[in-house]
Parts: sequence; C-alpha cells; structure tokens
Amino acid sequence: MEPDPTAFSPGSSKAGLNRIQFLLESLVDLDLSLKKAGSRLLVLKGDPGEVLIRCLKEWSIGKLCFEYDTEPYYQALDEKVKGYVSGTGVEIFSPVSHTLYNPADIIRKNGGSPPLSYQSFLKLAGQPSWATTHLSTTISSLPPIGNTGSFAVSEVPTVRELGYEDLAEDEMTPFKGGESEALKRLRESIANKERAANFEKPKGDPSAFLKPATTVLSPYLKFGCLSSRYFYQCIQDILKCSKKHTSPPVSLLGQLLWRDFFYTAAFGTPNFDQMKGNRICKQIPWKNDDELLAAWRDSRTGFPWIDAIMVQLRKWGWIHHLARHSVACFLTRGDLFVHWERGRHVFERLLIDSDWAINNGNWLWLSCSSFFYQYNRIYSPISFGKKYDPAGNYIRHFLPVLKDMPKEYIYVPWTAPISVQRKAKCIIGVDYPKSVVSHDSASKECKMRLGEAYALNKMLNGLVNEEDLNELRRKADNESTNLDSVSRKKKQKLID
Ligand SMILES: Cc1cc2nc3c(=O)[nH]c(=O)nc-3n(C[C@H](O)[C@H](O)[C@H](O)COP(=O)(O)OP(=O)(O)OC[C@H]3O[C@@H](n4cnc5c(N)ncnc54)[C@H](O)[C@@H]3O)c2cc1C
Repeated sequence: MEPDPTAFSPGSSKAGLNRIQFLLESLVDLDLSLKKAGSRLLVLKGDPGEVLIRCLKEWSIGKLCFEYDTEPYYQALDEKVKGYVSGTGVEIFSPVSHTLYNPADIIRKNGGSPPLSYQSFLKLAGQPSWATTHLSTTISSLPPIGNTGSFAVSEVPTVRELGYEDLAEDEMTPFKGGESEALKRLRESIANKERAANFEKPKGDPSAFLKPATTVLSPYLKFGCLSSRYFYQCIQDILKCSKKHTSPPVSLLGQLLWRDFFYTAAFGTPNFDQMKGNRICKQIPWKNDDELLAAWRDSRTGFPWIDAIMVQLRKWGWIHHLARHSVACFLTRGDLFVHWERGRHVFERLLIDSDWAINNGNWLWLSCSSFFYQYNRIYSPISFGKKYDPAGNYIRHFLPVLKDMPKEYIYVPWTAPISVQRKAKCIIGVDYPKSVVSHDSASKECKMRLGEAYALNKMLNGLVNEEDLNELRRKADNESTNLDSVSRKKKQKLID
C-alpha cells in the first residue's frame, strides 16, 4: 500500500508537524506562566495510568479535574482516567468550559436531539449561564509542586526529541503556539473596535495571506490557549459600546456560535464523523478514487486556485474559511465526487486548528451531506478565486511554478498558447499538471449524481443501504456517458 503522505508519526513524514510544533510551543508558554505564578508544568515519562496513580499517591491528591470533551476518542480517554482513579478515594470533576454552552443542556432544551439549524440553535442557546461572571486571564499565585519524589521530571520536549529528525524545512506555519500569542492576537483583532463590531464573515478575502482577513484564533481555541468564553466576553464588551454592529451568523460573535453549534450537533449525533450509521447524513454514492484524492491532496489537480490553497494548508496548517469551502466543495460535490470522509481525514492531519466536531461538521455541510442542501450552488475553481485576486498573487506565492504566467491565464493555465507557456517557463502537462477534470462537465455530473441520491434518500426515508448505493453508482455511471464528459473518459494521467 502507498504510504500515507499525511501520516502523522516521527520518522515517516513531516506533514502534521505544524500541529505538534504548535502544541509544544503552547506547552512551553504555559510552563512559563505557571512558573511566574510559583508552580510549573510537569512532564513525566512512563505509562500514563501508572504515572497518574503514583502522582495521586505521592502528593496525596484528593481532587482531580479534567476538561470534559465532546470527541469520542477523548471521552474514551476520560473514561480510562476514571478507571485508573476509581477506588483510590479521589474525587474527579469534569467541568464543561471549552465551549460557551454545555451541549447537553441545549440538547435537553430541544427535547433530546441537537438542533440542526443555526437559527434554531440560537433560539435555544440564549445567554450563556456564566455570562455575568467576569473572566480574567491573569493567574493568581499557585501552590508550588513540592517534592517530585522519585519522578524524573523533564522539560517540554522539542520536536527533534520526539523523533522528528529530518527537519530540512522549506516553509512552516507562521503561527506560534501559546496563550501569550493568543492574547496578543486577540487584542490585535479587536483593537479597532468599530471593525470588530462590524465583522462580516462572507465578505473577507480568502486570498489575503500576508494579513489574513479573519482573526486566526482557531488554533488557539482548539488547544485551549484561548478560552472561547473570554473571547465571547471581549466581544460583548465591544458590542455594548457600539452604536452599529453586525449580528450572527455573520458577526464575530456569530462565528463563535458556529463553533458551539457544531459541538452540540457532534455531541448529540452518533457516528457524526462518518456517513454510515449517521442519521443526519445523506447517503451518497461517493467515489473512492485514490488517484483523484492524491491529486487534490498533493496540489496536482491542475486548477491553480485549488492547488495553491492545498499548498498553503500543507505549509501553514491554516487556510481561510472560504478557501476551505473551495477545496472541500471541489473534492466532493463540486467536481471530483470523492467521499467527504477522505477530505476530512486530510484536513484533520494538516490543519493546526483541526477540531473533531468543527471539522466533521463543516465537511458534512460542504459536501451537502447535512445542514446545507443546495447542491446546485457550486464554487467555481476558476472564477471564485479570481473575484478576490484577479492578478493571482496568492497563486504566484504558493505555486511559484506559475509565477510568470500572465494574469489572463493564471487561473486557467491549460488555455495559454504554448508560446506563452514557454515564456512563462511553465509547460502545462510537464512543469504543472493539466486539469484533472473539465469543471463544466464534472460539476454537471456531480449535480446529476446528487439529485439522484437525494431522491433515493427521500424515497427510502434515509434508510439507504450499501447495495442501494452501488446500484445508484452503476446507474449514474451509465447516464454520465450520455453527458458531454470528455474529461471523464480521458481522465488524464496525473503527473508526479
Ligand atoms: C471543510 C471545513 C473544515 C473546517 N475545519 C475546521 C477545524 O478543523 N477547526 C476549526 O476551528 N475550524 C474549522 N473550520 C471552520 C472555519 O473555517 C475556521 O474556524 C476558521 O476559518 C478559522 O479561522 P479564524 O480563527 O480566523 O476564524 P474567524 O472568522 O476569526 O472566527 C473566529 C472563531 O469562530 C469559530 N468559527 C469560525 N467559523 C466557524 C465555522 N464555520 N464553524 C465552526 N466554528 C467557526 C472558530 O473557532 C474561529 O476561530 C472548517 C471549515 C470548513 C469549510
């Protein structure tokens, strides 16, 4: 089997390293803050269960707190910790503080199931219960760790110490982990109060990379460097003094509420991260085309807007929301018809803000599998980016092979006459791939396939099984031969 280039382990690949680096920087920063408050971060080696039990015993700890989590993987880990501790007489408490609301409360208010539209979520949510409390980011003094007994205490390891040796890097994420950086970024994002109060999400420019159009606070929220509640409180303080401001869903506050919306949906939906057995997910006969997936993942689709975004994702671990829309739509319902779970997996590995509930929720949305169903509205991999960046500066930065391509061809280099390609030192099909599909015919075919799948889901009331999906695949394959699908038949040989 071909090794997974997004694999996430020492020695195999540096993909995913941005996230580890970000996490380690965050831990170093946390250690510094704890030291200022008279304590420190303890890095202990060994089997987690044994280490935990020994700590509890040696330091006579009577109460243990760990953040409650929505993701099944961490819920299982929490259960494991409870297992280690049970019978030791230690009290465990798991406050919900990573989100603005307790997802369980919202679900209860909705009669036992999560609200599946943002507006119904807003109606149920109201003001968060803690909103009258004043939150602060300064740490009061902490009790010292005391005698560490027989424990070998280490500093936070470096990425090299974790086994990533071959770090001959080209470009890594410009975003540095840690609470200090998070608070600095938050202050900068809301320094211009009028701008913060009038933040309007879909209006941002996804191609702005020197100064991103949004806050880039997502990785800090993800790793707990920034409390979503503190962020919420800062925005509320601004709104109280603003005469005019935008409102959810487009406002800055609205963005934080999207986060809670997806956490609630994820918490209340079994199998949220997959199509099978997920009752809110349309059953769609996606393709499992490894070649198309690899072309998308490795920036070889031949559509410069899509490929440049995927380079930014790999190098920076962060891309603008509308850039995420573009590539997710392209991979799934827009052009390639590849399963959303496979795109989700790539994002999970490469994003520094990769978050189980939000990532899966947005992939469900973008693939028209749940929450959003207007599958006729497709992002063009050509004209969408051009609207924001007609000169193609974003593409030239992330795909330097196209840096000398004239602006008339930068989004459609395959249409450039060979003399122009030669002058730009970029021959299409040699230096940069030909497009893997023709957007016009591929998008038509996707719409047809989705239309049929939606009809079947409706007819069978969502109870579509694998056999039904295979039948649909066969039928769609036959029908698509009647469409003008030159690109489908001649699916070009991808260039390595
Ligand atoms: C396919 C796809 C996958 C995504 N995967 C992730 C992910 O793994 N982790 C992640 O944090 N976001 C994800 N998002 C949502 C969104 O794109 C990012 O939260 C946002 O771009 C982060 O940039 P920012 O901090 O500058 O956002 P801002 O616009 O400044 O918003 C502030 C905060 O609001 C929250 N937020 C904003 N948009 C959304 C949204 N659509 N859904 C939920 N929360 C939102 C984030 O916590 C964000 O940091 C995904 C979007 C798509 C389309």
